Amino acid sequence: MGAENTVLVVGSGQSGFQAVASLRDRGFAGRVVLIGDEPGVPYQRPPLSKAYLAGTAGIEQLHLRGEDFFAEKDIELVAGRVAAIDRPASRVRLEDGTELAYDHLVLATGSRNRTLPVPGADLPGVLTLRTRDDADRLRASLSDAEHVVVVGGGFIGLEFASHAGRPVTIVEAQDRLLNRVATPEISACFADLHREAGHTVLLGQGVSALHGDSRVREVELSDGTRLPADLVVVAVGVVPETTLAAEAGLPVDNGVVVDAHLRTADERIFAIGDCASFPCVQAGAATRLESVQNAVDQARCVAAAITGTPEPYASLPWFWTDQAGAKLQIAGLLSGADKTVVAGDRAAGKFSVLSFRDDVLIAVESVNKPADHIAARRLFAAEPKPAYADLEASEFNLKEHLKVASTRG
Ligand SMILES: Cc1cc2nc3c(=O)[nH]c(=O)nc-3n(C[C@H](O)[C@H](O)[C@H](O)COP(=O)(O)OP(=O)(O)OC[C@H]3O[C@@H](n4cnc5c(N)ncnc54)[C@H](O)[C@@H]3O)c2cc1C
Repeated sequence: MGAENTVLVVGSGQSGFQAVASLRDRGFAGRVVLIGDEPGVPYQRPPLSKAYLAGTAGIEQLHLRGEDFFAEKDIELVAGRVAAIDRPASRVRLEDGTELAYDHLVLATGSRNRTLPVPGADLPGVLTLRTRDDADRLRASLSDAEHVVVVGGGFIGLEFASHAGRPVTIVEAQDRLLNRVATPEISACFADLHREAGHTVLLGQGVSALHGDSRVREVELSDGTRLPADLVVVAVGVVPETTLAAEAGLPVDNGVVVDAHLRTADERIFAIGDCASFPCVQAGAATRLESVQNAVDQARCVAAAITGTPEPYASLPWFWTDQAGAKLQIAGLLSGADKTVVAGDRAAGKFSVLSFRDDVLIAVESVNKPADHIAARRLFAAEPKPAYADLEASEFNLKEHLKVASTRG
């Protein structure tokens, strides 16, 4: 089989796995190689901060497929880290010196956790959560820890707090939780829920140092307060894993820069998932998203392009998180929102926040309202996008509006 028939995928996480599976689903008959630097078969990350952390899901529930799947589909799994891309020769080189030729190369290298740029950040007992190994380490540390401090009130930090099985202190530098990803209404709701669950939530407090001896003992906040801590979980966001692309001379700007078909500046190289910065239809700007939906849909888009049916990437972004006993689901993106409406029963903890830009619905955040989330995704899939006045006429009831819209359509 010639190199013209070879697709190499670098990174065997959510998007890399989906790319190779979708290539076979589409009947791609050439050589398919999935190269990953994490041990074992590809696995999914969401349970790491939820059921797997809580001990209610085992390792098998993490696996995206068993080994049989890869053998049946004739997908080669290569264990190792790609060290360099030789674009003129259309080859990659692994750290162990192995070289592999490609016809198409898919970069699915994901992201890595940001570190805390303060003294003491490397003390034993300061941990982070991205991989299965990280989750195993955290589970083991939780059983001995008396004082647990979570630095960062984003999705991962809050999910960790919710599934740690004990009260923790959450320290967030911004003045609200989920600042980057949710409206203030949702932030306030989850701050209440986490406090009711027994956690201490400190807002508007940076961390200036971590103190300890043979291990971490205290977290010093920006106002000088010192919190006792023998386990510190740093969850302050991620940076895209772009080194390979940058060193190969491909444009990088908060992610590997790709076009509407997820191609880099080199037409034989694509980038997908957490590592890719793509022209996002919904945001109207270059965007990088960190979600399973984005990883899966971008992988499918690239498989379609490689098998000769390219379509520009236009999937609706959606996201979910389980925390503090509640399910939050988000459809659409909040960028540029200039008006919000709360619909449903906020006091009973079952409601949605509808966000508008120029009087057009752009995002729906649903708390314990899965029917609203489904309705929102169906509404976003159709044209025209729902207008404020029309939704007002349906009293902001999304299911009702969907019925009216489908009668009209
Ligand atoms: C704890 C946790 C919980 C999450 N929960 C949710 C959730 O509830 N809902 C949701 O939508 N999203 C969630 N996410 C986000 C989601 O998992 C990611 O957006 C998704 O995994 C991105 O897929 P990816 O393929 O781009 O990257 P990844 O899945 O991170 O895979 C990238 C892989 O590439 C490997 N790699 C990198 N460089 C190289 C190299 N040079 N050579 C070989 N291999 C390399 C990495 O080691 C990694 O295995 C969560 C993430 C985490 C960490």
